[in-house]
Amino acid sequence: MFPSGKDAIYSQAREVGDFRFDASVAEVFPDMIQRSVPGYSTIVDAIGQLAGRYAQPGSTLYDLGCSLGACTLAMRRYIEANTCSIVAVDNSPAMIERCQLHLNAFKGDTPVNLQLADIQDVAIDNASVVVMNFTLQFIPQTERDAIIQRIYAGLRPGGILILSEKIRHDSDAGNELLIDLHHEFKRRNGYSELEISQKRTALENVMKTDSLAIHEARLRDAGFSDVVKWFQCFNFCSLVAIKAPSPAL
Ligand SMILES: C[S@@+](CC[C@H](N)C(=O)[O-])C[C@H]1O[C@@H](n2cnc3c(N)ncnc32)[C@H](O)[C@@H]1O
Ligand SMILES: O=C(O)C(=O)C[C@]1(C(=O)O)C=C[C@@H](O)C=C1
Repeated sequence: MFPSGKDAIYSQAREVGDFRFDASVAEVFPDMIQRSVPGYSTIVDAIGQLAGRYAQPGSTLYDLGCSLGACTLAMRRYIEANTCSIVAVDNSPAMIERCQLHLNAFKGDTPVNLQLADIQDVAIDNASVVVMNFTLQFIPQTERDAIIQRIYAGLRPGGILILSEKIRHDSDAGNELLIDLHHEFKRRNGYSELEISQKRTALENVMKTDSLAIHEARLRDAGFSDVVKWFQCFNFCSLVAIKAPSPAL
């Protein structure tokens, strides 16, 4: 079908530049994310389940920062065929190219509109489910409020945003503990000390983490009536933010 390899990107000592979602990352991405994010498969499957529960007939589901389409495929598995459509967006050409191959390989009846675009330029409209699975963390912190507000405005009443993020714990000691536990998770998945430290350096300038409290406040300030943390393992968590349903007439 299409080659997808083992992540050895940081296995040799080298000058480490900023992390980018380029062709070399896209090629090994399934292995990289599985070995780097605790609970990744559980999260993706639950996103499919949540989509099945909250998708509204005639609405659009969005997968923002879709990478190779894991969440799009999970949503398509769980939503009733032909009642909705999915818009999947990423600004990495290498990811979009491979994502299209994945979508072709796993056929489904729900139409998927795959877009090479910046999330900032994508209109959110008539949405019932919006997914940002480890994507907001790569967007400059100054732009995060506006994106969440735009998503809220584009959701139908009763719609949801699923937001998964790597988070920073409020206390220094607690934060170090969660980072240590995450690094141990990576070691157990076969990453060396060199790989762990070079990847950390590469992410430093491009992935700025917020605390859970900041995420929750941002979602509530945007208007979400309920924010439910449904998953956390170490410094990785996932939230469901619910837009209140319209009151019965
Ligand atoms: C950690 S990956 C997301 C993983 C994916 N959601 C999944 O569940 O497998 C982050 C993705 O967001 C994309 N991305 C980052 N900033 C973006 C932006 N401003 N607009 C669109 N995509 C963006 C990256 O290219 C990358 O593919
Ligand atoms: O590898 C790490 O340390 C991470 O923070 C994991 C993380 C993420 O959270 O998105 C970072 C970049 C890659 O896309 C895969 C996973």
